[in-house]
Amino acid sequence: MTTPLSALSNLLSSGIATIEAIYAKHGATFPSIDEPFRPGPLDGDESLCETTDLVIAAASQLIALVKPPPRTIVESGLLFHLPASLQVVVTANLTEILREAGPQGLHIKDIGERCGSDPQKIGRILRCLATNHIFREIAPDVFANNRISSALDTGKSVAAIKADPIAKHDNTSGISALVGHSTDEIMKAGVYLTDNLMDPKTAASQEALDAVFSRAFGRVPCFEFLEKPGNEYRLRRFGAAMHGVSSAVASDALVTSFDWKSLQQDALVVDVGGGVGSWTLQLMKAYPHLRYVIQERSRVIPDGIKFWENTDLEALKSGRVKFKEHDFFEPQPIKDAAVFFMRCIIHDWADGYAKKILKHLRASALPSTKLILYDYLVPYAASTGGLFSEIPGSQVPVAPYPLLPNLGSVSNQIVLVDLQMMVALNSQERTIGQLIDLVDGTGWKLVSIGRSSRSAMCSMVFETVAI
Ligand SMILES: C[S@@+](CC[C@H](N)C(=O)[O-])C[C@H]1O[C@@H](n2cnc3c(N)ncnc32)[C@H](O)[C@@H]1O
Repeated sequence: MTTPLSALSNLLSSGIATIEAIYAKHGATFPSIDEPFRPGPLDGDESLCETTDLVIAAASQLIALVKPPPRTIVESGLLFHLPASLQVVVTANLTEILREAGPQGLHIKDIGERCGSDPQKIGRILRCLATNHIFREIAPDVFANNRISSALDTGKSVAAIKADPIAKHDNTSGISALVGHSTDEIMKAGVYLTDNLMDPKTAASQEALDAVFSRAFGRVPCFEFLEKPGNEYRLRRFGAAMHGVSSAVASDALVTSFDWKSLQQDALVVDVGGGVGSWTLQLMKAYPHLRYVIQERSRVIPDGIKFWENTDLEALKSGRVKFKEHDFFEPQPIKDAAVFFMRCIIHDWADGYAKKILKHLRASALPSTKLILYDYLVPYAASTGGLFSEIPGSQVPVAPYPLLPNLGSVSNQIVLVDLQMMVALNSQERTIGQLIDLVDGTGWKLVSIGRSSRSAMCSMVFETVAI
């Protein structure tokens, strides 16, 4: 039998050959890590995405296999310096400073001067990152952006950022905002994870007020903290980060996993807790024959109206898209919805609260009403052995030997966001088993799951059952 080492090596070589063949077929070359990041025409290629995942899984498993375990575990314990360094990068505008310096890079004494910090210390931070393939040290003490660091670029000039720092992340990809949010308030809270889990008063709590976040920031839930005077920059950055996540995540699992076309002309889709409506916009573009109501808290609605005025004013004017104030912990006023849709809502709430939201929707549902949740579905690191196979879409392709069933680090984004939710809100992303347990007794039944290799998010479709 092939050893794990050579099986991983085979996966790598066949995967790399496939990737190069796909690029060659399109007359393109694989992007250099030294060039700035730009979305490419092949980014959405299904077969490229699938092969890339296998290569990532094989490469990281190979490292886990060959690296001496004491080195792996000791380095893992030190890895918090990476996000701490990234926070410096984002706060000191280092990506933008190096973009303005151009491909010849900048010496640390100039970087220090331009960002207003100590050149030697900034240099050590950049070297740590360059050693991890984020930035390049192109000559001793001279750094430049590379493909990975440039993904943090807001695209704005340093002068413009300094002139209006609070607006730094407005109208950007949101990646820098997301990294800023994760490495600032969430990382600062995350160091209290053990304290929270080992304290009997907080260990099993489902309250946002008892989340790890509260321990760090003085018994205040994350969202309330962000809305406090003095946190205006953080709040605006959080908004930009969430919008960025929406635009970065491929929406095809949402758009294709349910037969939206089968809904009658003018059928009503309710985007519950829809934010400014960025996901309704995706649906609206694909299915303009439907009507949409975005339900939100009152303070979000003016931003939502501004968003639609800039993106699809006609939809607002014609009434095809409407905003309605609604608290999803109160009874649902809309009784004729074809679909209740929620993206990234249920993951904000621990089971007790999530069940309340689901029950209110069920109480106002017609027998034909569908509930669609668009969220991460946490893949088990173990094989499910055919469990849940009666639900279409529940089975993921079997990972080739000797890869982990969830392809290991390919699933990092999901398991890390799951912990992010625990730290911030005492909430969670869910496995299929946890999702089935969650809806038990709410009057909803999971009937199918839509996936796409281009996005880690899934579309989970529920139908009504007798309560
Ligand atoms: C993570 S965001 C998701 C927004 C949107 N669904 C999206 O995917 O872009 C959670 C949203 O829930 C809204 N929200 C929080 N509590 C709410 C409540 N009790 N009733 C209605 N909306 C609420 C927030 O205002 C926020 O816009």
